[in-house]
Amino acid sequence: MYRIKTLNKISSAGLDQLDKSRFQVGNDVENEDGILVRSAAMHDYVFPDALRAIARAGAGTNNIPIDRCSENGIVVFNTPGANANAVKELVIAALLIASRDILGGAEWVQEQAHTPNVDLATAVEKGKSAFVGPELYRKTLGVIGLGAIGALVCNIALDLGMDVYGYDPFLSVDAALRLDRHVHVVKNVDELYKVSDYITIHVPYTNDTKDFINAEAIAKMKGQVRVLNLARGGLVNDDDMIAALESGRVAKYVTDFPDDKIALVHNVIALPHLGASTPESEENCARMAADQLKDYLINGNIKNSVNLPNVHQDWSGISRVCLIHKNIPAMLTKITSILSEEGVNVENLTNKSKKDYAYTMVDLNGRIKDAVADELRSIPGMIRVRVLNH
Ligand SMILES: NC(=O)C1=CN([C@@H]2O[C@H](COP(=O)(O)OP(=O)(O)OC[C@H]3O[C@@H](n4cnc5c(N)ncnc54)[C@H](O)[C@@H]3O)[C@@H](O)[C@H]2O)C=CC1
Ligand SMILES: O=C(O)CCC(=O)C(=O)O
Repeated sequence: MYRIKTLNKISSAGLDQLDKSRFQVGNDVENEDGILVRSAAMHDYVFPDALRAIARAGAGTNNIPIDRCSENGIVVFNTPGANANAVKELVIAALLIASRDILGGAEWVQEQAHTPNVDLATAVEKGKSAFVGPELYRKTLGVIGLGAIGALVCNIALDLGMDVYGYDPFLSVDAALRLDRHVHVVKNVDELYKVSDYITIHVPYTNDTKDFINAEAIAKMKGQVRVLNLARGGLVNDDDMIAALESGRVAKYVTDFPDDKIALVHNVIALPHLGASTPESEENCARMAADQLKDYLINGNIKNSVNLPNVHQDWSGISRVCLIHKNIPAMLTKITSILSEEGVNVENLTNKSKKDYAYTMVDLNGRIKDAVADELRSIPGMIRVRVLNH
């Protein structure tokens, strides 16, 4: 029985993938083999000995201590693209509320309706000019990060009649193919800053992208620019954004990640991390995360991991050894020589690496003794050895 701990509310569409005869799932499970998580902060999480994998039902993994996971042989998965449509749709809403004072206008109507002796129909026609705002049509949108979300945002913005500039120095071939050819892809983000009336950021939050939008970046933008951040709070420097809003350089800032500093600032529209909060995206993410976790625990296959390579191998023996190790020379020789001394035949073998780490899967025509698994564990640079039997 595999034990799976849930650290956030995970859609039943995902949990249903984990059948009760093989998986015990709950938020109170202890010494878990796997974790299903959304945004729960895990940096101080104490890993139990059994923990082999963490599946993030979502895109961003900045809440997970990836380096510590790699050092402990814990595979971290995410669900690329599974919630991208939900975020794209909220970006459309964000563009509109950043432009037209829809929220202010609706609030004002409520106030008028609650005021005694006000003829609402008359008051509306008299008061509406306070909520005027520009159209999106023929304005320029700058999209920073052209991955799953950024590409969808670019394409829908073209449909809205906007001129679209995109920036992504690490643009993958797949992502490039998803982009409409009318998007102007620029090599330098300054080109995008110079022309954009609206800027939206869709990059992961890392040490390299922290404070991506800061005073220096804002100084290169057009005056009265509207900035949207549905990616992570730390991508925008709060103090610099507040200064820019106060000076009027930035007309509106829509953030899905409010904190005490920014939430009440004039011309900030703060949303409660709603980007992926649709039933469709919660289901997509949960299903994908649960499937990936299950396939790893049962078969050792890895798909969509952020710290280890993708490896899929069809079963061809009666026993499978899954080894996570440092990406260093001679590991394969050492592994296969221990196995051949034991007299088992290798039916199939896959070895792939990702940066400093590698994963080897070996299918054998026989079972190995615990002592042999321990010998594999003692190879310098070996991090984790798991033996699965068919
Ligand atoms: N508000 C919400 O509920 C949600 C927020 N997010 C956030 O959005 C981020 C992006 O999500 P996806 O598009 O699904 O991820 P993705 O991995 O498909 O795309 C990210 C893109 O950013 C690019 N990138 C990385 N560093 C960059 C840099 N310095 N400059 C420009 N581009 C850079 C990458 O090359 C990649 O194409 C996530 O990491 C997460 O933080 C994602 C889903 C929901
Ligand atoms: O699970 C959620 O609602 C958050 C989604 C998110 O921020 C992400 O996928 O990066």
